[in-house]
Amino acid sequence: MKQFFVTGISTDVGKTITSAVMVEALEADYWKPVQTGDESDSETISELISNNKTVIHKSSYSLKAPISPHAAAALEGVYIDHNKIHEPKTENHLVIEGAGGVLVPLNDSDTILDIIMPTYYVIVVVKHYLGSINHSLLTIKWLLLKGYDVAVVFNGEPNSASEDIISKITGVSVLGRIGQEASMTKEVIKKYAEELRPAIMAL
Ligand SMILES: Nc1ncnc2c1ncn2[C@@H]1O[C@H](COP(=O)(O)OP(=O)(O)OP(=O)(O)O)[C@@H](O)[C@H]1O
Ligand SMILES: C[C@H](N)[C@H](N)CCCCCC(=O)O
Ligand SMILES: [Mg+2]
Repeated sequence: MKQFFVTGISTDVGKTITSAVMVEALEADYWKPVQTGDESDSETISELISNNKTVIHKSSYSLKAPISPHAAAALEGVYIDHNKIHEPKTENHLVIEGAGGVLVPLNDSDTILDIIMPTYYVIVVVKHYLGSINHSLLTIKWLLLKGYDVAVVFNGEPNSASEDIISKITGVSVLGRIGQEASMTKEVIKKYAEELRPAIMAL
């Protein structure tokens, strides 16, 4: 049973879509430890997967405001204590989705990085925009420096100039690409799950 932590170079880059592909490819469980905003990623996952093995585990913290967890928690008078975020027990593989990027604050001192266990294989979702090379190198190099195993998924419109240089400078393996789709459906997720399964299984 393997655990994968899906992070991204920022928010809104395709972590949930990539998580759905990985969940479907592995018939894995899904867990979003810290959710902010009422657009629940867990609900999106349940709408996009087809297999009947997946268990979607309850978020440890689910906050209303669609902003950084530290601020959303403060608005509700909640303190996010990373020591109270416990990985769910399961015999299945586990896909864990972060909130935003790796240094998103949970409180005045802890960040998402503090809930990425050393044993997790970290998947970094990269979406192209002007500035994404810098954000990608910062994220990937920081994770490598911290000793994590890291792989990349490129999501959205292809951009070989960005993708090639990110791969060359970081040296991390690329699981594959998820193209820019007109809309995200169960069928699209299944298509990418089939395509990426060999690379995911080989991690
Ligand atoms: N390859 C794609 N093709 C088409 N739409 C996409 C693709 N990837 C992501 N999207 C859409 O872009 C939006 C952001 O994607 P997603 O929710 O996966 O980002 P995220 O990184 O999980 O965001 P958050 O930080 O809020 O968790 C969603 O509406 C999603 O359906
Ligand atoms: C609301 C959004 N969809 C995510 N859940 C939280 C993103 C926090 C980003 C914080 C930041 O890097 O500025
Ligand atoms: Mg998400």
